[in-house]
Amino acid sequence: TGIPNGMGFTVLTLFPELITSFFNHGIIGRAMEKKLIVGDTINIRDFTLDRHKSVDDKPYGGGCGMVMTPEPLFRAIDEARSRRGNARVLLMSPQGKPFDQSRAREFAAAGENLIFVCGRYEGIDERVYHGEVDEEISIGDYVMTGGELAAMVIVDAVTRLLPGVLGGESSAELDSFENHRLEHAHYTRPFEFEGMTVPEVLLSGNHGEIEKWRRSSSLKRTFIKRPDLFHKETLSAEEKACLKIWCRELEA
Ligand SMILES: NC(=O)c1ccc(N[C@@H]2CC[C@@H](O)C2)nc1
Repeated sequence: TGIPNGMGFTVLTLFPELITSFFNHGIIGRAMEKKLIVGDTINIRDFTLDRHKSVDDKPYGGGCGMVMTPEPLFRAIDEARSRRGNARVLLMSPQGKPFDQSRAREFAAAGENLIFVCGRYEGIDERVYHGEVDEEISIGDYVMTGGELAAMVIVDAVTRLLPGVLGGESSAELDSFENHRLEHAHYTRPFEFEGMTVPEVLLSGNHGEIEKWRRSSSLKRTFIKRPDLFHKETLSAEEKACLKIWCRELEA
C-alpha cells in the first residue's frame, strides 16, 4: 500500500471499547502488532461542545426515536481525516451499497485509509451524509442497533486480504467465494469421531487425487447450498463431468 505504517482503519463510534477489543484479538490483533494495519477509534462524544455532551436530538417532523446531531459528527470526521491523508469516509447503513468479497478485495488492493462512521439511534442527520461521507455501505439487508458490527465486518474481511496478514497458515486466494464456489469440506484428527471417519483419499498423500476430491467437494456444496453462485461463474467442462457422475451415483 506504500503507506509507511500499514493501511489505516479509523472507527468513529459512541462505544470505542467495542472496537478496541476487536482490534486487539486474533489475526487482526497480530496484524496490528506487525504494523500491517493501524486501527484506531474516535469517540464521537469527545467532539460535543455542550455541557451535557449530547450527541442526539429529537427528529424534525416528529416521530419516535432520536437522530444524531451533525456538529459532533462533522468534527469527529475532520479529526479522523487529519490523522491520515488519503482517506475514504464510509457510512455504515442498511441503505448502503452491498459489501461482498469482491469489494473487500478492492479496498485491500487500493490500500486507501478507511474512516467508518457508526451511527446509533434512528440514524444520523442527512447533512453529514451529504457533506462528509464518500460512500454508504451495507453488510446485508437487516437493521442493527448500531453501525459498529458492520465496521468490524469490513475491517476483518479487508485486513485478512492484506499481504503478510494470513502468513502461511491459510491463504486468502483459496477462500470460498474466491472463485464464486464454496470452500471444500475440512477434516482434522481424530480419524474416527462419533462413528464418522475421514475420506481415505485425504490420507493418501496423493496430491492430485486430493485436489480432485477438494474441487469435487467444493462443487457439490455449492450445488446444494448456493446454486445461485453458478450464475456468477459458469460451470467448467470438468465441473459438469463431475456433477454428472455425482448425480448418477445419487440416482443409483
Ligand atoms: N446492514 C448494515 O450494514 C447496517 C448498518 C447500520 C445499521 N444500523 C445503524 C444504527 C442507526 C443508523 O446509524 C444505522 N444497521 C444495519
